[in-house]
Amino acid sequence: MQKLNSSDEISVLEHDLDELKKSNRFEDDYNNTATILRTRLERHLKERELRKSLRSYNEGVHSNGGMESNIVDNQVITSETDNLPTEEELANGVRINKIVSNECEIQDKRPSKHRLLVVANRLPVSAVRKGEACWQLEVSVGGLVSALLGITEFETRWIGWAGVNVPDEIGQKSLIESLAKKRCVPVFLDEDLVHLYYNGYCNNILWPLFHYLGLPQEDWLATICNFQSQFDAYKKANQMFADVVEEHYQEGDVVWCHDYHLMFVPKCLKEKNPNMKVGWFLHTPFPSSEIHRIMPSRSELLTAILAADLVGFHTYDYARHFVSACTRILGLEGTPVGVEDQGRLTRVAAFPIGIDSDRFVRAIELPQVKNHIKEFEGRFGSQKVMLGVDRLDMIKGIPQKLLAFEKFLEENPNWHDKVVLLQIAVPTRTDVPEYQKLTCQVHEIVGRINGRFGTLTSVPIHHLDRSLDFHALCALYAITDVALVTSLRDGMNLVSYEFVACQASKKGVLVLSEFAGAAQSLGAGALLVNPWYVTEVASSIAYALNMSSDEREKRHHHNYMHVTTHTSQEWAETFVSELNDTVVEAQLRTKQIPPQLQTEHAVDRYRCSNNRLIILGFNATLTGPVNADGRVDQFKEMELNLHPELEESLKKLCDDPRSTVAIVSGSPRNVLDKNFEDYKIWLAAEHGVFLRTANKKWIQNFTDNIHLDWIECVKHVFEYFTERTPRSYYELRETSIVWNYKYSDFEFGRLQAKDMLQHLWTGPISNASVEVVQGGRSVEVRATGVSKGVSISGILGQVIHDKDMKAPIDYVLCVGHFLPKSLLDVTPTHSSLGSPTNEFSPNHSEERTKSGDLSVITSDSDDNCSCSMNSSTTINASNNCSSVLDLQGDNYFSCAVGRKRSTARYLLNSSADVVALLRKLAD
Ligand SMILES: O=P(O)(O)OC[C@H]1O[C@H](O[C@H]2O[C@H](CO)[C@@H](O)[C@H](O)[C@H]2O)[C@H](O)[C@@H](O)[C@@H]1O
Ligand SMILES: O=c1ccn([C@@H]2O[C@H](COP(=O)(O)OP(=O)(O)O)[C@@H](O)[C@H]2O)c(=O)[nH]1
Repeated sequence: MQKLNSSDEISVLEHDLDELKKSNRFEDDYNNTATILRTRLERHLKERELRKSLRSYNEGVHSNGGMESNIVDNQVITSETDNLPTEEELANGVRINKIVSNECEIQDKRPSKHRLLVVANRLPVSAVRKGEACWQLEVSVGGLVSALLGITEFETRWIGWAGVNVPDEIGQKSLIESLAKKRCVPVFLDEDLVHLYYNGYCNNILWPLFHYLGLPQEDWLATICNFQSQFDAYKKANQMFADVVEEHYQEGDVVWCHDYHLMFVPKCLKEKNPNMKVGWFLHTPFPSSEIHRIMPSRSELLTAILAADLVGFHTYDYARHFVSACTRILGLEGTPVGVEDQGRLTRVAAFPIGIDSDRFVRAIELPQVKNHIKEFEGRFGSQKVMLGVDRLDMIKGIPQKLLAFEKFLEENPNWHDKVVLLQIAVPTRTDVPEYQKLTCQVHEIVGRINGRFGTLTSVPIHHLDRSLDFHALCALYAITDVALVTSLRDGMNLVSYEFVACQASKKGVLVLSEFAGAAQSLGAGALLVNPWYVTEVASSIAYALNMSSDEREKRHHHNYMHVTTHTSQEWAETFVSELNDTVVEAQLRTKQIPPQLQTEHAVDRYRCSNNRLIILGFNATLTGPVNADGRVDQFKEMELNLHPELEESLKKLCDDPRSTVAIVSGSPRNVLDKNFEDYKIWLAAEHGVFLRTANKKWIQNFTDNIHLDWIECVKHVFEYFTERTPRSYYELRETSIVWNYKYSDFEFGRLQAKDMLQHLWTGPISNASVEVVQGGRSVEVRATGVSKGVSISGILGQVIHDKDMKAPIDYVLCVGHFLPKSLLDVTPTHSSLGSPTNEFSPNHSEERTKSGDLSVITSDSDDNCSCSMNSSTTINASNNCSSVLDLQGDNYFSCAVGRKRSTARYLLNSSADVVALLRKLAD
C-alpha cells in the first residue's frame, strides 16, 4: 500500500482512482490493448488498493488528536439528519466534508464525485408535518438506512417515499424544498396506494415469503383474493419511483435501486433508457426457488429484476437461489457470474453489507454515551446483561428468544436474579394485522415469564416497545454481556455488527441465529444457534454467560476485525465499482450481437433481384406461437405446426418463378410433408439426409455413408434416460435420434445429459461412425457427416440442375438456426456440385472432440448444422456453380430467430417477425 505523508498526495490518489475508472470505460476504441489488458479482477484489486490508501490517509487526518472524531459525534446528537450534505454544498461542485465543533469548522474540499442515485422505498428521513408548509425531518430507523448513511465516497441523492401522505400542492412543494436540502427527493404515494403496495404486496406477501414464513394465515382468503390488485398497485408504485428517477437522472449517474419494494424499477428504467447504469440490491434473503414459485407473479418479478445490469445479495446462498429461480422458472441459463438471456448477461453476486463501524467505535468515547453507560451500570449493578434489539417483526424470532430464555431460567436456578434480558422491540408496520397479533403474543409471553421468575424487587425481562436514540443504543451495546440475535430469517442483521463494534472493552458474547446473513460473516466468533431449537439456545445462553475471558476475547477479536474492515463504505464502493465494470463488459458483449434485420432493406433488395434463393428453418422459425399466455404447453409445442398466418405469403413466394424456397429442418419427412403438402417448395428433412424437390419427390442424400446399426443401441440408452428424467422425451427419426429435456428441470436435465454423454462416449457405440450433437437442451445422435450445411449445398446443386439455372442467384435469404454463414463460406469455392468435395469451414459455435469415430459436438443451437464432412452426395448437377452464383455481400441476408448468440448477420426476434418479413416479400 502506498504511504501518504503530505496532503497533496490525496489528490494524486484521487487522480489515480479516476484514471483507473476511466480506463475501465471502453469507448468506441476499446480495441486499444492498453485498456483491455486488465481483467476485471485486476481492475477491482487495483481500485480497492487505491481506495484503501485514500481511506487510510483520511483516517490519518481525522485521527489527529482525536479531536474531530468527538466533534462529529457531538453533531450527531443534535440532529442525525445533519449527516446528509446539503444541496448548496453539492451545487458548488465540491463535496464538503463538514466537521462542525463548538469552536471551529473544518472544510475538506475535494473534487466532486460521481453521482449516485439511491432509490429506496423509504428515504433516510421521515417527514412529520408541523404546519401547512412546515416539515420536521426525522432519521428513519432500520438496517438499510444505517448502512447507506455511511456512504461518503459518492455524491449521493436519495429518491424515495417520505413515509407520509401529502395530498395538497402546498404541502408537496414545501416538502420537496425541505428534503432537497438533505439531497432527498420524495415520491408521493397516496394512502390507498401505500395500503395496497406497501402494507399489502410488500409487507403481507413478499416479506413473509422471502423470509420463509409462507403467506399470512390471518385472513388468508382475503390475501389470495386481493393479490392481483396489490400486485397492480406494486407495479404502479414502482413506475412512480422510476418516473422520479428519470426526472432527476443526469447522464453518467449510477442508479442503485434497493430492496424487495422496488423489483420493477430496473425494468421501468431500462425500458425508457437502456443505457442507464442500473443496479439492484436485495436486503432480505432471496428464498429457494421452491418458495419463490408460489408467487403468482413469479416470472414477471424475476424478469423485471433481470433488466438491471448488476443484481446484488448479502450472501452467496441468496444469489444462488436467485439464479436457480431464473433457470427453473424462466428457463434461462445460469452461469457462474450471473444469468444469461439471449446473450445478455445480468451479473449476480454477493455483496455482504457492513456498518459505519468508526461511528460506533467513536461514539463509546462520547460524554453522552459515557453518562448512559454509568446510568445503566448503576441500574443493573452486578447482574449480567443480555440484550435483544429488534424491530417487532415475525422474522426476528422474539417469541422464540423469550421461550429459550425461559428454558434457561428453568434449567439454571442459580442464575435467577443474576441475569436480566433487555429486549428493545421497535414497533414496525403497525398497520399490518400480523404485526399487531405478534405484539400481543410477545407481551403475553413476557408477562408470563416475569410473573413466573420475577421477585418483588426485580423482573428477569425488561421489554420496551420503542426505539432508542443512537447514544442510548451504543451505551446499551457497550454494557451488554451477551447479545441475543435469534432471527428466524434475516437478510443480514446489522444489530449484531453494531454490538461487536461497541464491545472493544467488554468483549461480550454474541449468540447469533444461523438463519441471519450475519452468521456467514460473524460465524467464526459468535455462538451460532438454531432459533427454533429452544433447548439449544438455552444451553448457548448458559455457555455464553459462563465463558472464560480468554475465549471471549478471542471470539470478539475475530468479529471485531471483520466488522471494522467490511464497512458500509466498502460495501457501497464495491457494488458501484462492480456495476461500472459490468456495464463495460456488457458494452463489449453488445458489440458481438448482430443487429436487427432492417426489413425494408431486405425487401428493397428482394424487389431488385431476379433469381432468389430463400432458405428457411422450420422449428421455432416458421412454427406458430403455442403459449400466448406466457405458459409453456409441452403438449402443443411438441406438435410442430406451420404458423397459421404464414400460409398465404409462403405460397405466394413459392409460386413466384423468380424465387426458390427451401425448408431445411432436423424434423423427419412426415412432419415436413404434413406441413408443406401444398407448397411448391424444396424440403430437406433430417438435416438434409432426405431431399424433396419442388415436384414433391423425396430423394436420399448421403446414401454411401449412412450406417444405422447403432440406432437400436442408442434408443435403449435414450429410453433409460427418458424414464428417469421427468418431462423429457426422445424422437426416433429415420437416420437420427434426439433426446430432448427442454421441459425438464434444467439443472437435472443437464446433469442427466452429462451422464448420458459419458455413457455414449465409453459405451457400446463408442466406435460407431456417429456424431453426438449436444444442443442447449438436447442430445442428438446421427451418422457422421450429416449436416444442414451439406444439405444446403445439395439443394443448391439440385435446384441449379432442375431449373437449368443460367442466371446468377442474386439474392439469398437464410432464416433459422442453422448458422447460414457456412453458405457464404462454401459458395465461392463451390466449384462443382457434381463432385463430392464439399468442404465446410468449421462452425464457430460448435466444439468438436473426437474419440475413435465418435465425435461429440457441443452446440448452443438446438437445430444446428454440423460442419465438416467428407461424404459424397448422390446429387449430380452439371452446371458450374461459380457461374450461377453471383453473391454480393449486400444481397445476402442471414438471420437468426429469437436468439442473440449467433454468427448470422442479422437478428429477428421471433417467428412473428418472420411472418411479417415473408408477408412483405410476398406483397
Ligand atoms: O422500513 P420498514 O419497512 O419499517 O423496515 C425496516 C427495514 O427492514 C429491512 O431491513 C433489511 O436490511 C438490513 C440491511 O441490509 C438487513 O440487515 C436486514 O436483515 C433486512 O431485514 C428492509 O429490507 C428494509 O427495506 C426496511 O427499511
Ligand atoms: O432503537 C433502535 C433500534 C434499532 N435501531 C437500528 O435499526 C437497525 C436494525 O437493522 P437490522 O439490520 O438489524 O434489521 P432490520 O430492522 O433492518 O430488519 C440498526 O442499524 C439499529 O441501529 C435504531 O436505530 N434504534
